[in-house]
Amino acid sequence: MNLAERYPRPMQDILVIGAGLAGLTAAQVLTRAGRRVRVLEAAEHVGGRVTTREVGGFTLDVGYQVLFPAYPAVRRHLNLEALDLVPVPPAAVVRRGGRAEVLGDPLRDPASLPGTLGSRALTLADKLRVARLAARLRLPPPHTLLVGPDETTGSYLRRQGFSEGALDHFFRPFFGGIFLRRDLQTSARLFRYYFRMLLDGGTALPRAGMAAIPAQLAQGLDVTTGVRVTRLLPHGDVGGQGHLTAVTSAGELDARQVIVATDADTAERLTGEPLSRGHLGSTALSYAASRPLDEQPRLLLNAEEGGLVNHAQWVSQVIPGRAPAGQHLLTVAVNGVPDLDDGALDARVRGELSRWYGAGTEALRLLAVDRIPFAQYPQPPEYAATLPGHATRLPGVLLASEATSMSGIQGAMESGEKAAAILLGDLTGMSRPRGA
Ligand SMILES: Cc1cc2nc3c(=O)[nH]c(=O)nc-3n(C[C@H](O)[C@H](O)[C@H](O)COP(=O)(O)OP(=O)(O)OC[C@H]3O[C@@H](n4cnc5c(N)ncnc54)[C@H](O)[C@@H]3O)c2cc1C
Repeated sequence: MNLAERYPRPMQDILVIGAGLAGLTAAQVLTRAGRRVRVLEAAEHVGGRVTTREVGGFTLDVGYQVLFPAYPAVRRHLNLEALDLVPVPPAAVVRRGGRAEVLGDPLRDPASLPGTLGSRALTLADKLRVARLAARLRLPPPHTLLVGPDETTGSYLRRQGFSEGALDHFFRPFFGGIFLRRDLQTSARLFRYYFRMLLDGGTALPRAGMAAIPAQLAQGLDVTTGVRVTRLLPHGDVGGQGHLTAVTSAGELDARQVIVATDADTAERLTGEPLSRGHLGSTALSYAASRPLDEQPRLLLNAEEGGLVNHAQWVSQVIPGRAPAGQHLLTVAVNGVPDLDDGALDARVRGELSRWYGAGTEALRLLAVDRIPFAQYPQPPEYAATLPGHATRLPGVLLASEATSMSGIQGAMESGEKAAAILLGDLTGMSRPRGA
């Protein structure tokens, strides 16, 4: 069916291109405000990078992902209760070969107290520095942590007095999982913001999979999947009497206003704006086991340098329903997309896991390898000074994308919210600071 059959009306009010979290949030805000909105999505599913699939009865998020429930945009737009969030234990386990040491916030995970006190992954002085940092970052409004002087996360942590051991054993792998790089070269402003989000709400997984997030946002929206927009052609004074034609893989569609909510590279092609910010990739290997090699539900951090594994989690220890009865699910996250085929990648990862679990790794069955060449964009110090706004050179076309904010769920959702606020002339929404 082409679009003319799907859309018999000659002119759409607002067209949103892309049904990732940015596009869906924009469409939700506009629809709730009474505007007529159509969403076109190139993939066969909504959610963009936030997606889940079933493999042999296992529920796999595509790439290791978690939700930070304290994200302000998440709290404004998602019904967290309906997502049936399962908290991920706030403590992590630092793995150095056969040695496993628990590190956690005893206030949020009392069971982690003895392990945390006894752990040699952090010195006593470093543990006290973590407590001091938490006390300091807990106080200001979270969005104010995104402003002020910037530097690398590594340099900020060293200025707080942390030892190189603390950086290597904890901060590199833990924040390597959030920023998809272990070098601690990400903006310290973002480090402070994410640290605060962790303090305020930890991390959680929707019981049914991360795809429950976009599924909830898509409720009540008019979304057509499997249609790729290839060009935007403005006609006349858009916003006055003019309009735009969207050329798509299923025909042409006219709209008065357009929100481009694709990935930055595609948005650059559609609008002519210089939006690409580079790519950080991620790879996830999912393994099935008929008995768990580890009873541990906490995040497992690889504190040894030079390997592929950044972190891993027995997801079925957190949410048993993610694996069929009697089965267990281990997800292993690798930063970047190594130039290795599945067999070679599996062999390398298994070799690293055997330093944790010995010969037990032979019982692991590889379920899936997900390679995501673009998971986030790099966010070095001062990256925010070069972020694009929402306006484009095409009249009547606005941008909604994490590329206008920060690379993550908060950035995507607040960007969609802001593009909608601009279209609605909503001053409160327009003036909301990043991260608020
Ligand atoms: C492995 C991984 C782990 C992550 N971990 C976290 C995390 O723990 N916490 C966090 O906050 N964030 C995390 N992120 C980042 C977060 O998922 C993204 O920042 C966010 O989903 C981006 O949303 P978006 O709407 O801006 O872009 P996208 O999700 O990229 O959505 C863009 C949409 O546009 C569609 N599209 C593209 N071109 C066209 C076209 N021509 N026509 C029509 N449609 C088109 C795409 O198919 C896609 O659906 C992670 C991402 C990955 C991949």
